[in-house]
Amino acid sequence: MAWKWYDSKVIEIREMTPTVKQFFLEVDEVADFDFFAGQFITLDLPISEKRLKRWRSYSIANHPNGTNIIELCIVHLDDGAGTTYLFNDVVVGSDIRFKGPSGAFYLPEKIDKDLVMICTGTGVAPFRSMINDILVKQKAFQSIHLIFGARYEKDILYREELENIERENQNFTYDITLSRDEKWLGYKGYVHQVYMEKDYSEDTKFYLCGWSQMIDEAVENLLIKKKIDKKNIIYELYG
Ligand SMILES: Cc1cc2nc3c(=O)[nH]c(=O)nc-3n(C[C@H](O)[C@H](O)[C@H](O)COP(=O)(O)OP(=O)(O)OC[C@H]3O[C@@H](n4cnc5c(N)ncnc54)[C@H](O)[C@@H]3O)c2cc1C
Repeated sequence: MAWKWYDSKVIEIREMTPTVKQFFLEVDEVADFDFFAGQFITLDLPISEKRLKRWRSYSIANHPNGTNIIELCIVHLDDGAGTTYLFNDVVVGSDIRFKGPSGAFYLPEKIDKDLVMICTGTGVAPFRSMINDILVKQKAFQSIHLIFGARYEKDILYREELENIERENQNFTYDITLSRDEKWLGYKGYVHQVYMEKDYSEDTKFYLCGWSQMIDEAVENLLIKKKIDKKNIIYELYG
């Protein structure tokens, strides 16, 4: 899908956790903003005179649904210029210019392999889009194992929705692992131990999304320790 520049208006902002917000953008002059589930858009924020320094990319967290509404799921970084602008200055009614949809981080039309989706924090956004897209289009899939990592229970994103999906779909497994929550009864630690202890079929596709520390370690583990062919490791690097 070819990208282009669009104008949009923020129509809703929801607090998901103390540091993460959902931003809903309504795209001007478009009835149906189409994209592949997993793609991202790039916002042009008024935070610098220099064009390239103003651009911040965000995965589209909703699935393509025939509307002109885009949902983003964004974590605020204390020292981050873009997210501080989004969290402090953007309100319902603000105008946001963006380009997109962009990126090649999406699933093939026919899903004929087991999928493992590994993410931390807002890295869950493209997977939430992909999973809902599969379910809404009633696409056949073999198995999906979603592994979500965060620090504390309060940081879990889209938990209720994903737990419901797990309850209703026996070939979808959802594991949460928390690195700092002493009281958590599930997996404790980073995402890596979760996929490392599982046995997956030989041609399983591993999709990773998040920041470089997690992605670098996961790619190394999958390639070297788990001997996964590199063509089966696909990732979206946030920075
Ligand atoms: C394709 C793509 C999709 C993205 N999708 C999302 C998304 O859906 N949600 C989202 O919240 N972000 C997403 N990001 C990250 C986003 O583009 C910005 O980098 C992020 O919001 C920080 O912008 P900032 O201007 O606040 O920080 P900046 O002023 O740009 O500085 C941030 C600095 O901190 C580093 N950094 C940023 N985030 C983290 C982190 N969590 N942990 C450790 N270091 C970090 C960056 O590498 C950079 O050095 C995506 C990035 C890409 C490339």
